[in-house]
Amino acid sequence: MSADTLATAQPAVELEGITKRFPGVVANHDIRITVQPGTVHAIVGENGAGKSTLMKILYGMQRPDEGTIKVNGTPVSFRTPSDAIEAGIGMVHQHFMLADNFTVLENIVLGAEPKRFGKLDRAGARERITGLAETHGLRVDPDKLVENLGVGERQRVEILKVLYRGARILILDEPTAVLVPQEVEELFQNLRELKDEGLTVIFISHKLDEVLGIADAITVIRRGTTVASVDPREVTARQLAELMVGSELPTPETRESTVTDTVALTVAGLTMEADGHRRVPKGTSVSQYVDKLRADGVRLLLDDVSFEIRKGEILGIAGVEGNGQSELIEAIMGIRPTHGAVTLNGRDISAWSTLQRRESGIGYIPEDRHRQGLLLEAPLWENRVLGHQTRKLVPGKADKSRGLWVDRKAAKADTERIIRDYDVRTPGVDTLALALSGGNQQKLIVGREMSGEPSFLIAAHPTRGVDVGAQAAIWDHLRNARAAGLAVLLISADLDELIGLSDTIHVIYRGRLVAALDPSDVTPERLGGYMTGAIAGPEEA
Ligand SMILES: Nc1ncnc2c1ncn2[C@@H]1O[C@H](COP(=O)(O)OP(=O)(O)OP(=O)(O)O)[C@@H](O)[C@H]1O
Repeated sequence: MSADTLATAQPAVELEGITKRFPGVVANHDIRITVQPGTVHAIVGENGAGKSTLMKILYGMQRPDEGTIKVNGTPVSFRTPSDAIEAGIGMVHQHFMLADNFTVLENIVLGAEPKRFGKLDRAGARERITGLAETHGLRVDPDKLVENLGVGERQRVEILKVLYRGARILILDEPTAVLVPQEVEELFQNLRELKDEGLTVIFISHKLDEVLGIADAITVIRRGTTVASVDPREVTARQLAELMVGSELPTPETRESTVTDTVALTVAGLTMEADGHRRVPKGTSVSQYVDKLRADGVRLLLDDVSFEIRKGEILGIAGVEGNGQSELIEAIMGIRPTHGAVTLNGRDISAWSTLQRRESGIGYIPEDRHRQGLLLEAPLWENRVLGHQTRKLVPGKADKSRGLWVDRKAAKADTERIIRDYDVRTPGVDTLALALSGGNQQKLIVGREMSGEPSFLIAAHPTRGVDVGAQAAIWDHLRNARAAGLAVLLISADLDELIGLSDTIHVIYRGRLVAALDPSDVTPERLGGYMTGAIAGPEEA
């Protein structure tokens, strides 16, 4: 802890009686939290408990209706994030906000450029960045392009960016959601060094084991209000979860294989060039062509990916983000052209449009719920049907409506069913999607994609951002659907989820499947080894 924080010995942040209302919802009610300087303070709670709202208030993105905020003992009233930054508060968002085609240095100084004679003072900036990186043990190369960085490195750039602006209090929103175990360990080491320097870290997480491993203090929020402040040395993950939920959690069921002999999906030789799709010359087979691409050193985003998924099987794909997972989904959904073939229930669908593929019974939980999953400005019931007009609205009864002729009544009724079955916390079906908390948006999408009896489901990070209770519920839904014959391609950054749900796990590394592993005897550390290339494939289960 630094001399100045010791001298004042004031709490870094005090929130007293914070209340924030939205139409139909009290997001925060009389919240009280005291964060000591030089500590890591975790905020945990169910989806929709009010964590993000509270952090937005502390970062000046939203104004509380009631209550006071003190920073280092001084009452503050932030109108914008700039006010919060001025007071020494920085926020690292879950979705990184870096410009890909700029260097690390440029990204860090963007918006806070040191100028010399009207020009960017690169030397000055470099010196400060290197100094900050060294003091806090944050490994980065200032001259690398951000597009060439891994996820962990990008996160370090984000942290440096807020430190560069003078932050002494850092807010981190689910920082470990996208990291592999080795990266989580490195982040935690960075956080320890930050607090040794007297900085204060406030972080939101749904991963309770991690919270217990790193936090000095934990505040539990339930239904908008603070229900407990606990010492991590005195609780277990289960007790913490029960404090969040307010009741006892069910014990998870044991695994039983439901894999059948019937193949639902086959992908064969999927290959995608990084610099744009080319036509295979006449008289050349795809495999000859791909061999030539390799020989010519063309970078491949997907490199000869083949597998099959049978009815009743969940096939998991492990990989650090950016190793071809998105491209694999795009290839299967027909969003982006590829070489190779996709066969669904015995029919070659390689030449089909995305819409045709969806209509033929593919469910798709997308990676990015904002860009691909929801119309934020539309009410929940419209989100149930838009783009899914051909899905059955009432179980067992096909909905023949198309385009404009949406059966509103059926849509609303089915949305109500999803809200019930998936415990979506919302005032009702007419609420706009943007008013739902992140985790509740996710539950709605999962519910929608599982409706209408798909035969094959692509589930990309199906429980990202959802709390432990909702996660267990989504896992149950997936297991039940699998038992009823659903074939699932599961892509997840959560290794416990992959290991817990999958019947087989493939690791994807630089566009290639490098290992096929049996989830019943693989550890997260070993998976992490293949994912980062530390252990070389190929290895068969
Ligand atoms: N802009 C908004 N308009 C209306 N309601 C909102 C708005 N933002 C949040 N809410 C509501 O406030 C409540 C708290 O949401 P918040 O996003 O703070 O929860 P959270 O604890 O961060 O959840 P999650 O873990 O799912 O991200 C929710 O019921 C949500 O629907």
